[in-house]
Amino acid sequence: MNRVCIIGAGCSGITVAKRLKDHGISYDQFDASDDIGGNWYYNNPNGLSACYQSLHIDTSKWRLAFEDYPVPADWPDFPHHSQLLQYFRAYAAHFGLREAITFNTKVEKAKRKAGGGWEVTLSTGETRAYEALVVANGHHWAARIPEYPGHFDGEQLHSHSFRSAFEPVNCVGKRVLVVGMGNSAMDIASELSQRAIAERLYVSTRRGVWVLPKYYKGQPIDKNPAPAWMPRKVRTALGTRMIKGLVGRMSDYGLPEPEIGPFDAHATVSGEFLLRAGSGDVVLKGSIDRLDGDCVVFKDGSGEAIDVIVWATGYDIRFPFFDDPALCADADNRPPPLFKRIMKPEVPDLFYAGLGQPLPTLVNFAEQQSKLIAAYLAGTYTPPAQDEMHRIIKADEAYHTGHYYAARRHTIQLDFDAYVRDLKKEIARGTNRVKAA
Ligand SMILES: NC(=O)C1=CN([C@@H]2O[C@H](COP(=O)(O)OP(=O)(O)OC[C@H]3O[C@@H](n4cnc5c(N)ncnc54)[C@H](OP(=O)(O)O)[C@@H]3O)[C@@H](O)[C@H]2O)C=CC1
Repeated sequence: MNRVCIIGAGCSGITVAKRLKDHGISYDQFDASDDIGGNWYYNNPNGLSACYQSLHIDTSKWRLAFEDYPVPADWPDFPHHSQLLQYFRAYAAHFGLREAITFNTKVEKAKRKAGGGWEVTLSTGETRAYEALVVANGHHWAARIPEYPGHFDGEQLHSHSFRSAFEPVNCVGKRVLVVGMGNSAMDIASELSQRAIAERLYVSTRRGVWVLPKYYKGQPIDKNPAPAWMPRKVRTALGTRMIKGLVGRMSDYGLPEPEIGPFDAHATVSGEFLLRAGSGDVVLKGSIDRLDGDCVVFKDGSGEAIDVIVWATGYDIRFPFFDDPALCADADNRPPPLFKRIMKPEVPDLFYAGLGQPLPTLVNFAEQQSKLIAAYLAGTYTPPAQDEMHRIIKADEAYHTGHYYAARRHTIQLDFDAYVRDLKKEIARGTNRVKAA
């Protein structure tokens, strides 16, 4: 019997699998889909991918490679989703990961046994036992749509199911309202606001948002970050000055002026949106008050006739295979407190992988975490005592999320470079704990 069960074969699941394989730790991996890729598998038959046809990742190619598998040299700075998918599949092929993945198989239930270890029930009806469980099921698939009083007679969809200006809803000649100002909203509003598409494109936001550029002096803005050793205050001050110098005031483009600094929210990045707004092709609206047939009424009392609403309002974090609420996100979308965003102190055989919004990069986040997971399972790393883990979790969370405004979308923010620097130190400490024991 294999020791470990990995749930998910997206970019987080496959890199954890690779590290376990390197350490000779036996595992099974399950994915509900028919292939590797998770969120980056466009039109994933498991229905969980949020990719739209035009999607290019916001992180530049300089920041998103796995450590031991370079991205193709001929990639553009901001690769298309199809290139990322190809890269993940090539990674899995190169390291021989495919054979251990059971596709078209969902983990329906994962139940911790009284004395430790896991009982995993599959969609095939089979139940298997494992020593440890790695959860890599992603967190951009459970679409969240806010509720407003009234009813809407037009068509509406969440950004998760948006594919293009024509699919699943033909937006040509329509009055479209995009709700939200995160990165989904930026991409979708920029695309639909082209004169050949929507008759009128509105964006509703409940706050002013900084829209950051993708380039600085011809280079992707994330390519040369300030070093991780530099105090956060200094990095933020330098970055803020640069951003304000580059984009000016948001009101210059007809957008509401943010009440916060550019780094006090998850970064909204777009090379197109400000131009679309400045060109008058995007009309900014405030918060929605109510829906009224073919009209959306806003808090300022204005109303607009709308044909299509695109709710780009984000996602809930879900672990549908757990019954135990202590292992799931709470009502405010906060996952359980996790040591290094990986381990719940009271549950030593459970590992969450890729559960973060690491800035500026996402792809190699779980790769970094896999080092701790594999070392722990191989017996060369041990974490500190439970109360110490709780103390560190509090301090870490204050560091990584404390400066963001309170919102459901900010519960898993992470300063990637600082995190990696700290994780390396923790793995070294845990290695010494084992040696000293
Ligand atoms: N090209 C790329 O690489 C892309 C990357 N992404 C990433 O995917 C993740 C998800 O992004 P996204 O889908 O944009 O979701 P986000 O959660 O990042 O953004 C949701 C937006 O909807 C707003 N919102 C939420 N609830 C309401 C409400 N009740 N009324 C009004 N507004 C509301 C939020 O505002 P508020 O802040 O007030 O809560 C926010 O502006 C992010 O990590 C993002 O960076 C997404 C798309 C493209």
